[in-house]
Amino acid sequence: MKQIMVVGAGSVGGFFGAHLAKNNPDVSFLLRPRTLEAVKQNGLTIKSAKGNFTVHPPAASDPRELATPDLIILAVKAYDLDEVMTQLEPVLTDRTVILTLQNGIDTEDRIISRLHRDCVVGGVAFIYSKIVEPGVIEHYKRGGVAIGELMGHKSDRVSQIAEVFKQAGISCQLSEDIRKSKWEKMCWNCVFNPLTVVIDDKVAKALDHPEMAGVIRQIVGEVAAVSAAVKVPLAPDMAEKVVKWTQELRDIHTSMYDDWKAKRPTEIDYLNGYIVRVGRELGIPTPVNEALTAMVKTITEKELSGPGIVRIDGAVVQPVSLTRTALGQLPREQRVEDISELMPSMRGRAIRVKGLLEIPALAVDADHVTFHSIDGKYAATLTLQQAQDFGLLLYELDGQPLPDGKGGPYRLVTPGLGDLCANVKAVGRIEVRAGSGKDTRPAVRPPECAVDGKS
Ligand SMILES: NC(=O)C1=CN([C@@H]2O[C@H](COP(=O)(O)OP(=O)(O)OC[C@H]3O[C@@H](n4cnc5c(N)ncnc54)[C@H](OP(=O)(O)O)[C@@H]3O)[C@@H](O)[C@H]2O)C=CC1
Ligand SMILES: CC(C)(CO)C(=O)C(=O)O
Repeated sequence: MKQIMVVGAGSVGGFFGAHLAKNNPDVSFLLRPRTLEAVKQNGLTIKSAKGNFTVHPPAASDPRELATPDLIILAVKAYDLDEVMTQLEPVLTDRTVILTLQNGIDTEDRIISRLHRDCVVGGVAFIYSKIVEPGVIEHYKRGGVAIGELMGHKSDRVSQIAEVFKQAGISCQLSEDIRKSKWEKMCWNCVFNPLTVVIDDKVAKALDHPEMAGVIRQIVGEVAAVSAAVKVPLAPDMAEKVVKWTQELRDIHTSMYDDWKAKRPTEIDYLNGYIVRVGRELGIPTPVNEALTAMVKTITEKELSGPGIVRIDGAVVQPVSLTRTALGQLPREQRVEDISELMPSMRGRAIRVKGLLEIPALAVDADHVTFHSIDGKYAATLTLQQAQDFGLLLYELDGQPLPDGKGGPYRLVTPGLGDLCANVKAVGRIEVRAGSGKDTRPAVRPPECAVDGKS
């Protein structure tokens, strides 16, 4: 195990990797360009109550530029695994060993099913740390690992890895049942990672509320039921154990909370989401984990934006963003199946603006609505009454999105208003206003704007 490649210098890889690299020139880092640049310039710094230090290890964004690794320590998020494995392929040999430090359960099996060989040593990271900026890690709690063969046997490679950690002053337990150790930590992560997001607060707040005790028991109960079904039975008092372990982590948030606040994706699909998926396959109900998965996604996933989205904002209590699918699910009575009945020169399916404006709560003084094109070049402002009485948003033609050439994906049409110039193409934003707004229609309408169909 001479050459060691740490993949990712984030909270976990940065901390353990920097300790390993301190006195070992054979430890290198595979990094993404932003972190690589920072590490090349300023080194990799650990700030900790136990002391600060900086290392300047070899690092690259292409693994072929680094020494061929005997051991790879994978310290990326579970959702980055596939990309990283593709990147690593050119430097993998028959002897490369991969140590996984991810939370969650399936990293090891995902790697084995890609590489089809016994190359993985399982690991659990017991640490709480955070990236404060690329190349700078703050360390708050603990700082050890447990490692072991997935089949539970003793092996030279596990002993060698343990020695590498010990030489670097890092506590490394040899686990005789690393899969069980991972499931035990999974119980903790399935409780507190999502709960810190849902309550937007520290672990202690969830831990201390008397009514949370039952919720914690239910979450752990579901995880343990799935774990037992895949032949990893956990202790019957697993929920009590989880609560006990939490005492020393009372004042922390979790990596999921930190991901949310840093606007990174979360690992929810690999924690509670995984329990839900496997539970479904095995016929085990996991309603609390299912609810947490949905809640965390709803809270953390970025608001929809970009082509295909129409947003209603401005003088509303809460802006809403809608897709074509969402428009199709609005009440049938708001739909006009065939616009040609109202505008013989046009075809397609539309939704009444009146119905759209019933989705957000409008400010009490809202009295105008501005329809903006996606590129911001065109806009028409109607009174709220006109928008409700005449406005239709054309969104589908022959069951497909309205093409760009026809003013899609969303086109305002206003049959009966007597102003074809109001028919803004490629509407991306519907701005509810108190008072009039942007309007690019010619002040004196050309004659061709006058006729717009049946009223
Ligand atoms: N944070 C914690 O305290 C704990 C986390 N864990 C687990 O450890 C695992 C790692 O999490 P954590 O360290 O928190 O995550 P971080 O987000 O802090 O760090 C992950 C790092 O991986 C890097 N990365 C992603 N893709 C690549 C790539 N293709 N090549 C090189 N680097 C890459 C990212 O680089 P960049 O920043 O440049 O994008 C990032 O710095 C997770 O499964 C987590 O659940 C376990 C115990 C505690
Ligand atoms: C429990 C903790 C903080 C560290 O072990 C963790 O695993 C996480 O935040 O995801």
